[in-house]
Amino acid sequence: MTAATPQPIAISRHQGLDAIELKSPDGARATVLLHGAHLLSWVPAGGEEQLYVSPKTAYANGEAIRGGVPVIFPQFSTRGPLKRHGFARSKPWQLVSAEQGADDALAVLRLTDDAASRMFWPHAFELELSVRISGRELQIELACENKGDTAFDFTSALHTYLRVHDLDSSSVEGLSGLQYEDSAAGGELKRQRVELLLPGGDLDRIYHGLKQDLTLKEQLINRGRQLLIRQQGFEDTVVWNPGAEKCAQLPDMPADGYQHMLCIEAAQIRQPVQLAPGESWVGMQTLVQA
Ligand SMILES: O=P(O)(O)OC[C@H]1O[C@@H](O)[C@H](O)[C@@H](O)[C@@H]1O
Repeated sequence: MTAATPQPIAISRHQGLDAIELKSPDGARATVLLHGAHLLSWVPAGGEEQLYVSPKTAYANGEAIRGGVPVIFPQFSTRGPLKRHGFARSKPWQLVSAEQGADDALAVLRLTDDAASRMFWPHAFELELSVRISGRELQIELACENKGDTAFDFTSALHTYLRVHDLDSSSVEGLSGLQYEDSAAGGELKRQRVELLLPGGDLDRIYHGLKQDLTLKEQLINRGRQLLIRQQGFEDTVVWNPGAEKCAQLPDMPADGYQHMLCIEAAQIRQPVQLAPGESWVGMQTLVQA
């Protein structure tokens, strides 16, 4: 067998659920659950954990996980008749493939409609989530194909919970000049005037038309941290942190959990994706530890 032959990765168990433990030859690691195609952990080569997962989250079929990267489909938030953030994040997905390559590791998972999904959302669809890690980079790709004979539309997000050591020493660069919908202020439309977003308090914004990569920066006592965030296919970016008061009301978050996370979500919300029969859509979020 040559070094270039991809090595299959078997399903293991994590928190009582089926999981894929990705490891690339350079030492990068990630854990993906079949439940929700949920990316739970990403450790870049030579780095530390980049995702936040609440120590109080449930790990159970039918329930959403608080942290990691929930896949939001076919409805973002309460913008439609379905339960909040749709059903994809709380359903079991199928494993298509998982393997370690010569310089990366890749898992592909699939969700298709079934009798239960058609009761709420009467459409034939195929969703595929691909998670690829290599060195200091993570790529998450979500693809949707209309497998039916009528058109449908959907909203979606990769609801990435980034881990921060301390929210108060974090900032986000790259949003300057963009218009955003301030969901924490009843959906009022505003414009980002300042260069750096200093997340603090109750923050729930949908930015539109990102023009450059974002950088999450953290000034720690003895070093700085930078994480580059790129999106393709998705036209919106959600920045969310519940702040102290709302966090205290979330039963699956510790009271101080908001200080250790910031969601930066690659999303498609304002303009739902419309797919005619046979059409496909692809969106991607890439994270690179600088
Ligand atoms: O508690 P949930 O359903 O996981 O949602 C968390 C948050 O998700 C964000 O994407 C929304 O903008 C917030 O409004 C919402 O509160």
